[in-house]
Amino acid sequence: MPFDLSLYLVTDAGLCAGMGLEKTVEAAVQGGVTMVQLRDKHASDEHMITQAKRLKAMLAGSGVPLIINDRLKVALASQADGLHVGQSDTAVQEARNTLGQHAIIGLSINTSDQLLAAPVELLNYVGLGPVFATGSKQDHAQPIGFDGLARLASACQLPSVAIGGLKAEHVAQVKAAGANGVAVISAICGQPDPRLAAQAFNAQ
Ligand SMILES: Cc1ncc(COP(=O)(O)OP(=O)(O)O)c(N)n1
Ligand SMILES: Cc1nc(C(=O)O)sc1CCOP(=O)(O)O
Ligand SMILES: [Mg+2]
Repeated sequence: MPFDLSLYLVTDAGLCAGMGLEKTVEAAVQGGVTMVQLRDKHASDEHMITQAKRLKAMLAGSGVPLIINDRLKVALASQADGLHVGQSDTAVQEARNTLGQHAIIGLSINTSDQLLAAPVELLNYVGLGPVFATGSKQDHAQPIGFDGLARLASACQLPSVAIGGLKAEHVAQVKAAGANGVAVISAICGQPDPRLAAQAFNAQ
């Protein structure tokens, strides 16, 4: 499936609890979100598979891919469009072997060494960050700022998306640094109107 990293929504079950996950994602897509990642650190695999299947049905025909965070089993069982893994998650090779050549596979990168070691031939994109400190990820790595983002993005042969503490007002600096888009949790999840929150990014 073709993909567009411009505005990548990463979900958070807690922050979406008020409006509900599906309604939040639906509104955000109406507002211009181009990728969705289902991320839930606490749910069982079974619950996540159910959620992923619902989101996949909702996104059908929209051109917005559904990516699963961390859990290869959930990505496979839900026939999601891809998987996002971090440095300590399932190996990219195993993810590619399991999900096949058409899956969209992303890897988190925080340092130049990680970028050098990344199996680019097996990947579709990289997530670069955190740009800023954020309360949305426990024990996140050292923030890289826009300078670090520019260094990594310019050294990167793959499409890249910036993540970590980003708001609509940062879109221009992210693009100037050379990343293809922004990935956000709290700037959309838990906002009173996720559609308007997403639109704010596209208005930049
Ligand atoms: C687009 C994107 N980039 C980076 C991450 C972070 O992945 P990871 O380092 O595995 O951390 P967790 O999200 O699993 O806590 C991401 N999820 N998405
Ligand atoms: C899930 C995640 N990964 C990061 C990384 O640096 O790899 S930062 C992050 C949290 C992003 O949430 P918010 O947009 O609310 O800051
Ligand atoms: Mg992870």
